[in-house]
This record gives sequence, C-alpha cells and structure tokens, in this order.
Amino acid sequence: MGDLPKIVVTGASGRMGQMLMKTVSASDKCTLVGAIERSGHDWIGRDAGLCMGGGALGVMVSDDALEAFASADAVIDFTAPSATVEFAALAAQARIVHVIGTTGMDEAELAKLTAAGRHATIIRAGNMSLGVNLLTKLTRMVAAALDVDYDIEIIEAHHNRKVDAPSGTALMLGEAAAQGRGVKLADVRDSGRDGITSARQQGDIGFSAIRGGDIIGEHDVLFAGEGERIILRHVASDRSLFAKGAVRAAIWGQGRAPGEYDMLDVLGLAD
Ligand SMILES: NC(=O)C1=CN([C@@H]2O[C@H](COP(=O)(O)OP(=O)(O)OC[C@H]3O[C@@H](n4cnc5c(N)ncnc54)[C@H](OP(=O)(O)O)[C@@H]3O)[C@@H](O)[C@H]2O)C=CC1
Ligand SMILES: O=C(O)C1=N[C@H](C(=O)O)C[C@H](O)C1
Repeated sequence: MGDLPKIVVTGASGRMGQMLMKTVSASDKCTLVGAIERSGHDWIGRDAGLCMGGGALGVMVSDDALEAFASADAVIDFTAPSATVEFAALAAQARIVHVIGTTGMDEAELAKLTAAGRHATIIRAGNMSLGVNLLTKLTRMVAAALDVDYDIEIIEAHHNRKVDAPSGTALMLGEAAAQGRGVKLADVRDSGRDGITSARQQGDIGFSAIRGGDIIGEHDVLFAGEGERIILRHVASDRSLFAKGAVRAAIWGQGRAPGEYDMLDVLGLAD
C-alpha cells in the first residue's frame, strides 16, 4: 500500500471529479490522497466520500492545492482551462505527474502548459478512452487514403452542461484528419456555420456540435463522397471510461521524465 502512486483529484465535486475519486479509491494500483475544490465551496473540510453520498474515504476536501500536490505523486485534473493552467504551475513546483482531461484551452493556455512541462510530467488528451484514441489512428488512415473529393465533417453530441465547442475529442479527430491529408487544421477548419455561408470550400474540415440532455459523448467522422459516405463513430456510454484512462495515465507517468505526453503514448499507440 505504501508504494502505490498517491493521487490528488481536482474539481472534486464535478461530474468527472466524482467519477475520478470513485475510480482511484476502487483501484488496487493507486491511492487517493487528496481532493481539491475552490475556496468557499461547501465541500471544503468534509470527507470526499461522504460528500458524494457514499462511505467515508478518509480524504478531506481542501482548497490548498500546493499542500496536497507536495505529498502526492500525481494530480488528475478535469476542471476548466484557467484552473488547469494554475494547477500545472503547482504540479511543476511539486515535480509530479499532471494528468489533464480539461478541454477548451486556447493557444496562450497551451503555451503555459508547455512551460510547466519543464518540471511536471504532463499527460493531456481531449479524450482518455482507448476507443477514441484508436479512432484518431483510423481517421488519419482514412483521410490519407481518400482524396479531397471526400468532404470531412466531424459531428459531436454532448450533454447540456458542456461549455466548450467543438469538443476536445472533435478537435483531436480533426487534427488526425488534417494530418492524414497533410494540411494544418487551422488552415481548413470550418466551425459554426450559420446564415449565408457560401458553398462548402473543398478541403475544409467541418465541425458541428449538438448539445442536449445527458449525452455523455458521441463523435462521428463523416467522409462524404459522390454516391457514398463512410462514417467512423465512437459512442461513450459511461464516464468511468474516461476516469479509467486517466488513472492509467497517472500510473504510466510515474518515473517518466518531465515533458508533454498524450494518451497515444500511454496506450503504446504513438508513431
Ligand atoms: N479528456 C477527457 O477524456 C474528458 C474531458 N472532460 C473535460 O473535463 C472538464 C470537466 O468536465 P465535467 O466534470 O463534466 O465538468 P463539471 O463542471 O462537472 O466539473 C468541473 C469541476 O471543476 C471545478 N473548477 C472549475 N474551475 C475551477 C477553479 N478555477 N478552481 C477549482 N476548481 C474549479 C468546478 O468547480 P465549480 O463547480 O465550483 O466551478 C467543478 O467541480 C471539461 O473541460 C470537459 O470537457 C470531460 C470528460 C472526459
Ligand atoms: O465535457 C464532456 O463531458 C466531455 N468532454 C470531452 C471532450 O470535450 O471531448 C470528452 C468527452 O467527450 C466528454
């Protein structure tokens, strides 16, 4: 027990925070040592397990991330971009593994993660599931095999509380399609059509986002040609999928050099 990786979960009260705390506590390969929420949250100072409506876990929810990180081996962080950037700086100070599931980060925020990666071992992915990471490989392969007569559209659906679009997963799939085509996604990305948009530009990669109900996460990569359509699809039916991937990443990161990694590295699928 003493040698198991000690893990802190941030955003403890969130949808993923709660799933992560349950997954870490249920694992025999790591141990939950900290749960972080923002100052003033009504969970602060209370047992994380009791807050979730279950049995006591012996871990008190705290707002002192640096203190928690200082005695941990890894932090798993599914929160919001501004919070994740701050947590990355603290993970760098503590020289620990920072597993990041947070999506919706802009270029400036990503640059701060790169800076933190000089001292922290950062593992970041817009989707931590094996299925989606495999799908990125398939997407790249199909995009490379087809010419630009096949229009690529990425359609994603999520629950009505999601705040960012396109989803992190949709962007991963878009990057993979762009790589397959040998172009930069930024040069061909077409998101949020509305009104008189003019005809579709050949070679563009389009994104559409559906938001509703309790949809956990669904992604289609559509290759639409003349007389045929090819659709690659991933459907997540349980958030534990993402939490299990994140825990696997936190364990994989132990003993790795500081730097930036992704789930393809963790899953042994990197080129
Ligand atoms: N990579 C992957 O596999 C997956 C990624 N995600 C991503 O994870 C993120 C979280 O998703 P989800 O759990 O559904 O969202 P929730 O809104 O349910 O949870 C977010 C949590 O982060 C906390 N938080 C936000 N800002 C701060 C801050 N500044 N300081 C401390 N805590 C903060 C929130 O606290 P408060 O409520 O007080 O704001 C909340 O507890 C999203 O970016 C989502 O896209 C989700 C699933 C899978
Ligand atoms: O916010 C979510 O819920 C999810 N976010 C990730 C994303 O942006 O792709 C992963 C998953 O689809 C669920």
